[in-house]
Amino acid sequence: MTAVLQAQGLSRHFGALRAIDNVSLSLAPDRIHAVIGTNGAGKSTLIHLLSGELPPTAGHVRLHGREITNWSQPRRAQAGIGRSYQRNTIFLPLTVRENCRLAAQARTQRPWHFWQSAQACRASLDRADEVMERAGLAAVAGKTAASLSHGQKRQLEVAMCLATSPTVLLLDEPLAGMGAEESERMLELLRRLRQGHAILLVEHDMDAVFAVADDITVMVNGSPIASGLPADVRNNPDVQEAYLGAAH
Ligand SMILES: Nc1ncnc2c1ncn2[C@@H]1O[C@H](COP(=O)(O)OP(=O)(O)OP(=O)(O)O)[C@@H](O)[C@H]1O
Repeated sequence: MTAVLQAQGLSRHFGALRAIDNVSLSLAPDRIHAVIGTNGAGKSTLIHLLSGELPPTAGHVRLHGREITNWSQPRRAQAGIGRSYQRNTIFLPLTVRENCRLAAQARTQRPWHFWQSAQACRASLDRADEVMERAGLAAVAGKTAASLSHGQKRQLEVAMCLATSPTVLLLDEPLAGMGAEESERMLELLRRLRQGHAILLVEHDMDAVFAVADDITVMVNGSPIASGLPADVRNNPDVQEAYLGAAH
């Protein structure tokens, strides 16, 4: 299967620390590839390298086979690589719809010209409505982001990411801090988003990962120790010792 996004021999060193060391992985269409690992394993750094927020020390990133290793983060976003953050990036005083509309506008080449074109504005609003519906936020469209629950804020972050019409979604711990009900809602959203996207999911919640992932890579100290289908990863002795064993 053709990879949508591919990392090959990717490394990122901070001085003597090899935060990411020779990592190769692929994101395929309509699949969720989860990356798990203990604290400091390099998961967030990997996302930064794929989204273009950090340059690699070595290795390549390709989008639909095209070399994009030297592309900036905005250029990658324009090309369809969307990401959500561990921290909140939403504008709290604005409504859910306004947040989504701003995110949709950010995808256009000259967002500061949007007011000159009623059509562009209409398109952003339509896109906002579409992603709110998709993310299960239509009922709270007119509420300020500040008034949302923690889980709804995380849903809004995913909706804002979707508003940029990405083909790749890089999701950094979308379930962090959620209760059981909120987690289940987010998992449902992730299952719906699988269709039409290539998804990288960094997540600490192992039950959630095994509930939604099609492929799993396990990282330890910057390097993958196992990668494959969930059942194979679960039964891998190295994984059980290095990660699952430690968690249970
Ligand atoms: N800008 C930086 N400068 C120096 N060291 C860094 C930098 N960013 C990350 N590191 C180090 O790189 C290693 C990997 O960090 P990273 O945040 O990618 O891990 P992680 O797997 O996402 O951890 P967590 O699960 O705790 O979020 C850690 O040892 C971290 O301290």
